[in-house]
Amino acid sequence: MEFYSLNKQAPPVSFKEAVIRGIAPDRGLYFPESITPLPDSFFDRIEDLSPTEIAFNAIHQFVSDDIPNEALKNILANTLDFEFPVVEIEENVATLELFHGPTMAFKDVGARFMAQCLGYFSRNEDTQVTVLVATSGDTGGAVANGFLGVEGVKVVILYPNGKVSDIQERQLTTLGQNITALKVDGTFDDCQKMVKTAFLDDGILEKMQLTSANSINVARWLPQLFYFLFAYKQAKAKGKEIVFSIPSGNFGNICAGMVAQKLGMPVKHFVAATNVNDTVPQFMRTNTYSPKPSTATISNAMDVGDPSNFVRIRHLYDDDFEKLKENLSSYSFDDQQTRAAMLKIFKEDGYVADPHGAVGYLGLKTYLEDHPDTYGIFLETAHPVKFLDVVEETIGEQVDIPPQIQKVMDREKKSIEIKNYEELKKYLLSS
Ligand SMILES: N[C@@H](CCOP(=O)(O)O)C(=O)O
Repeated sequence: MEFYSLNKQAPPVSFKEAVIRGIAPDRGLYFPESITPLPDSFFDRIEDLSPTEIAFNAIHQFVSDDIPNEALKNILANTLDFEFPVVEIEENVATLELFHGPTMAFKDVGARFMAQCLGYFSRNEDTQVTVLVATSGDTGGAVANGFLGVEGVKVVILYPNGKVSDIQERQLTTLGQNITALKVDGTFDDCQKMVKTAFLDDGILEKMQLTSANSINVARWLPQLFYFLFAYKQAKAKGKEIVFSIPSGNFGNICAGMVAQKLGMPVKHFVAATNVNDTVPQFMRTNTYSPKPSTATISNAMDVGDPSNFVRIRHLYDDDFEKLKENLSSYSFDDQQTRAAMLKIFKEDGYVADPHGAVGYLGLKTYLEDHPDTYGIFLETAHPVKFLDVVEETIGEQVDIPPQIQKVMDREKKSIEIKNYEELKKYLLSS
């Protein structure tokens, strides 16, 4: 399997090279040359398969022979050693909980998978890889955790000062070892732009091997399709058509769900639910893609004004917007609506949703108004404890702190402040 650049100005590469490069030399995102549907028998007997078996069947065609089958199965077993339950909270409304991993966010899946792939590729080599990553909240912690102590890999995380939650900041600034956090005077989009600029900077590239652990990297992006299959396995017995509502920021998660659909998973429709950073809902209304500076919200991991992966979604639909609209609806909600939804879900359903999950819930309910005969699943992308102040203040109850989070509460936060790209470059070249 080869991966080509969506900018079409760079040569195709293997899975291994796409993972090591992160982004193509022409600044395009890598995309698989083909997506071959899995046989019907896979979906007919999916309930008999373990998470590792499901994931292996799904990812094998993309990894090809770059990682031998047994090693790939080991990587998958280590990646997926926690639960992905679908919890029904109302009739025909369920949530897929993606927060049972070490950093309590969906990013754990992609980060752990990618860290192990990179570890495998660099196992016999002396060269050092620098993983550069931008975060609006959850990616940073998951990448720090997934890559901690991986031989030959140094991780540099850029995050926007004052725009991530306290627990998110602790998760990405307290681990030390091969992980460094850079606190950026700006927004997530500024961080993402700096990362992408570094990938084109010959002055940096001639000194170090850089890669990205954002969902622009295929090894971070593609494994996110696994849990859509796990959800399908659990909801299949309902005998209804399934709609997924995905709280969306950088749009890698929903795009991975669409790859699962291309693999043959039956899905009636996708909903991309955003906060007021509504570049995609606006695009769906106007057919015009106008990125804008991001606005800070209580669902901060989705504070993205120029989502990297939307280009992959457009490509999946050959830029045919009418075809895309048949499969995707997109709605945006402000903080007031988000808080009202959190309170309603708590009072009426007895369920504590985090702000991102609440946005997903709102998107789902909007779609279900006109499509009541479907089974709706919204993704709970992170545990409510990661947004402790907002959640406790909104529902008026205390949230217990799980052991994974307790671990980082007393550690000292350490980060380096940077203001612009020049300071990032200076740091990279001096470290
Ligand atoms: N929501 C993200 C932003 C980066 O997204 P990614 O999936 O491309 O890493 C975050 O929490 O950092």
